[in-house]
Order: sequence, then C-alpha cells, then structure tokens
Amino acid sequence: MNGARAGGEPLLELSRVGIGYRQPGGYVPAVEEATFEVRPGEKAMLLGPSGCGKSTLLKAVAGFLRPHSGRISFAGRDIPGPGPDRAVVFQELDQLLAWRTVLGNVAYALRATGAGRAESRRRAEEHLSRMGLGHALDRYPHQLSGGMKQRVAIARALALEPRMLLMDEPFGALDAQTRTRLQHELLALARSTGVTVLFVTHSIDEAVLLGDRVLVLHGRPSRIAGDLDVAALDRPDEEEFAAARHRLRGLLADGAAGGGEEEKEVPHAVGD
Ligand SMILES: Nc1ncnc2c1ncn2[C@@H]1O[C@H](COP(=O)(O)OP(=O)(O)OP(=O)(O)O)[C@@H](O)[C@H]1O
Repeated sequence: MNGARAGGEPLLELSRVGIGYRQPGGYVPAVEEATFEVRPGEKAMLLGPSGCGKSTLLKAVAGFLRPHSGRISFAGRDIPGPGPDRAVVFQELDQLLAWRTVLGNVAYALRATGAGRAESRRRAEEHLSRMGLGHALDRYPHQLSGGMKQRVAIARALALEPRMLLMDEPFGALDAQTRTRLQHELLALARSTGVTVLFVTHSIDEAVLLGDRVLVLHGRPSRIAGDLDVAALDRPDEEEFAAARHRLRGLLADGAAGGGEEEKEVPHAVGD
C-alpha cells in the first residue's frame, strides 16, 4: 500500500509515551515522550541504532509492555493487552512451535482466537499458499529454511486478519538475497491486503524501501528525532531515494553524536 492511499482517523496514536524497565538499581527509562500516529493502510518504520528502544515501543503497541507515562490508543481505545488485532512477527527464526507442522502452526493460532477446526485449517492453507508454502504444509519447522520459517510466521500473523501487523526486524536473521525477496513479497502483500504495518529496522535502505514513513529514534532514553515521508520512494537507484537515505543518515548521526550515549557510532547495518 502506498502512503497516498492511507487516510482517515489514525489507527494507532501514541501521545508522550514513556516506557522503561525495572532493573536491580532502579527504574531505567528506555523511551520518552514518543508521540506519533499511524493511519490505516500506512507502513510506518521505526528506525534507530541498536538499543534505542525500537522493540520496546513495538512491544508496548503489541500490549506486552505498559507505558509508565503517556497514552497509546488503538482504534480509538486504550490498548488492554495483546490481541489478534495486532499480530506480531519477530526476528527470531525459532518463533514457530517446533512440534507442529507448518499448517498446524497457523491453524493453532487461529484456533486460539476461537475459530473452528475446519475453518482454521482452511484459512491457514489459504494464507500459507499465498506465501508460496502450499507445498510445505506438512513439514515441521526444522525442515524449513530461514526464509520459509519467516514466511510461515508472516502467514500466521496475516491469517489472524489483524488490523495492524507489528514486525520486529523480521528479515534481520536472513541472508541478503532471501531478505530482498521477502521485502518485495511484503510490499506486494501490503499492497494487496491494505494491512497497516509498524516495522522495526536498523537498516536505512529497508526503511525507505518498505515504508511510507520513517520515524527515527535516538538518544538514551530515546525520543522521536524525525518523521520522514518516503511513500513515493521504492527505487534505491533513484536520486530521491539517495536524498532520503542521506537525510536519515544525518538524523541518526546527530543522535549518535548528540545524546552523550555510550554508543556513539552509527550501527553497522544502517544504510546497507
Ligand atoms: N527486558 C528488559 N529488561 C531490562 N532492560 C531492557 C529489557 N529489554 C530491553 N531493555 C533495555 O531497553 C533499551 C532498549 O532496548 P530495545 O530492545 O527496545 O532496543 P532496540 O532499539 O530494539 O535494539 P535492537 O535493535 O538491538 O534490537 C536497551 O537499553 C535495553 O538494554
């Protein structure tokens, strides 16, 4: 989906959100004053260096963590906790249940939302076929490549027909070729389903390629340092793509230099 098609009331709204963790030495804030909106059909990318709080924000939107300040609302309501309206795909290749088949993994998730057995199998098959896994329904996770495992995880998330797909570096553990292939598959899927996406990455190119908007996080605790519209940019060889890349690199470098953090350098994978 292109950002130009995204519209209407925000689906997700964060207002001055602060989130942190209780440590033995006391409370340590990870993210502060995060304010942004995501509209239906939009693909919003959270970009920032390692440890800046991208996953923390995503987990709060998923309902796994509760903010210590501010407000997160989804479809106009405070988030009560995790729910199938916000399906999550993680980076780890072992997020599937090892003792269930490909079909079983997706059908099980559907059963957990109350769908009947036959209905769950039908929907699971449909979504797995859409991800090119129709031939692998009876395989177990250990019989799959990394790319196939991530396709199953994406199929499982989409089968829930979520209003928002939350993706935490879902292609980060894949080789470059598989990663590129899955990025393009995700773009096609988002275009055909219109699903709203919140996507965590530390790669500038991935953010510009996949996103309609890129929200840059930096500092410790981190804040939103920039919000760039990249909806029209999907060709890395084009001048505007290079300009966006340059702008984002600048925002990240400002954060690395200005925050007084222990982590000064722009992380390795940025701009890859
Ligand atoms: N469960 C936890 N308990 C305590 N501190 C945590 C926990 N999870 C994350 N943190 C800390 O919160 C900060 C933000 O972590 P987070 O994982 O959100 O960053 P990130 O930007 O997603 O990093 P990466 O790109 O490396 O995954 C870090 O300083 C991290 O050490």
